[in-house]
Amino acid sequence: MVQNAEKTSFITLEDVGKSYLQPNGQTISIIENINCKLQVGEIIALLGPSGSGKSTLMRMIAGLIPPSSGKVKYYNRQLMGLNPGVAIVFQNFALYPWLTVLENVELGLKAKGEPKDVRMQKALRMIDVIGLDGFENAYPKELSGGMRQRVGFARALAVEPELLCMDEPFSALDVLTAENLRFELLDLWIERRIPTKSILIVTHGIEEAVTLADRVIVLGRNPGRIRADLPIKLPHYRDRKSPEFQALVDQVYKILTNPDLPDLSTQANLANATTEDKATASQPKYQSLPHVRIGSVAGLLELLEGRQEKDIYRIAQELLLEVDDLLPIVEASKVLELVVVTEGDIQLAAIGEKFVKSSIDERKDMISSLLQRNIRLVQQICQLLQAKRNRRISEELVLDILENYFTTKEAQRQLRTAVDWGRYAELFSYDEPSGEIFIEDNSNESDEPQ
Ligand SMILES: Nc1ncnc2c1ncn2[C@@H]1O[C@H](COP(=O)(O)OP(=O)(O)OP(=O)(O)O)[C@@H](O)[C@H]1O
Repeated sequence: MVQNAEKTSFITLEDVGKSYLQPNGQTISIIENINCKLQVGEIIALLGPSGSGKSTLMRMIAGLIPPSSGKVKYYNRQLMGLNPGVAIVFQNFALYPWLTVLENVELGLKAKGEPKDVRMQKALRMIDVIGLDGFENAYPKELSGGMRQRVGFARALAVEPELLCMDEPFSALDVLTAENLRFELLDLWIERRIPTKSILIVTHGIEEAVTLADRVIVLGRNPGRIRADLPIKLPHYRDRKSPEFQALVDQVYKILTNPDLPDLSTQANLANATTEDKATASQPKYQSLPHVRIGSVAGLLELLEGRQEKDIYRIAQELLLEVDDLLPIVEASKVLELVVVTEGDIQLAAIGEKFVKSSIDERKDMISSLLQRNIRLVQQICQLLQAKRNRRISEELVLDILENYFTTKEAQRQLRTAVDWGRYAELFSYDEPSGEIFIEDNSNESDEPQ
């Protein structure tokens, strides 16, 4: 179906952006300048690191939230509310516990105003297609996770959407159930047993994207933007061990591990990016710190010591690590300049080599200088502490600054990470109950009661 389908675009995104007003009155841009067309006959995977705006983009396509700038068009008409051609399958199933399977599946049809007999007929058909036959009168709590997600699929498909949107539909399921459901869905799509023209799947999984999709759109972060739009031309069903499959996974890894590239919306652009482009790409005031512990960074460096294999994807495979587990650690090692990452390969930098051979105290000293040299937020905290006579600052002061650049939630996570790293390096301490960051006063006998 996919190969022969007529390539008609039915959803178009024109310069789409989304921003939110922060509690401090600042506006934060989540997504900027998204231009793309969704075509009939495609499975499209939306891939990107956490916080790159995948769900936000999907919600705008579905018309659940409006863009702050630009347009989402459905057949050349700007969306002004819910997209009539879209149904969504959510990560956590989003079923009504007090309704039976049949009633849950009928919900969307009811909202569309279908008469009772048509509702029942369409719902029963989809229940059958999706493998829930015999469970029509069961309640969600009586079903396993996999069965509940089948209800989610049946409910979305019963309304015969042109675009089936799925927001990490398999991530709440165990590995085996997820794999079964993934392939059953692919079967239904290939055999044209589901009434949908295209599928958009939001995922963190590179392998999942390359297994299912005809096109992988890779989003970058801060703000979310399209970094690559890759066609996946391998016929279904794909052999994950084949060199072609692995080359594609590798290619996506390379894109994800090169976070400093300027906005690039196509593979061609990516290939054409010059070193100069990369150098002149605007640097944000604060890097986005990956949320990992220094201990994990140390663990990765130790693994890299004396290792022949440099390819990040193969290292992840060898260690049975998911991309989401490994990439933030790679990113943290990279911002600290302990490793060098080029084209999906990673190796210890000279300082990284030295780090792995050092004692705990030496490592702390090294991290301390690396943080002060490379991490803007840690530099900022240290400067603020030095400026205060009592060497104490409230975390709220830092959060207020950060909220000019990150969402409230992300500002908190950034601060937490910077504080963890600073504490590891013994640059400063943190008092949880008062929310104060401070430098220990080593001559504090005078603070003791006399
Ligand atoms: N209603 C909102 N108000 C403020 N910020 C929001 C809102 N919704 C999302 N965000 C922020 O927008 C950014 C993108 O969120 P989104 O959930 O779209 O990313 P994602 O790529 O789907 O992330 P994940 O993979 O972790 O689910 C995040 O920083 C998030 O905190």
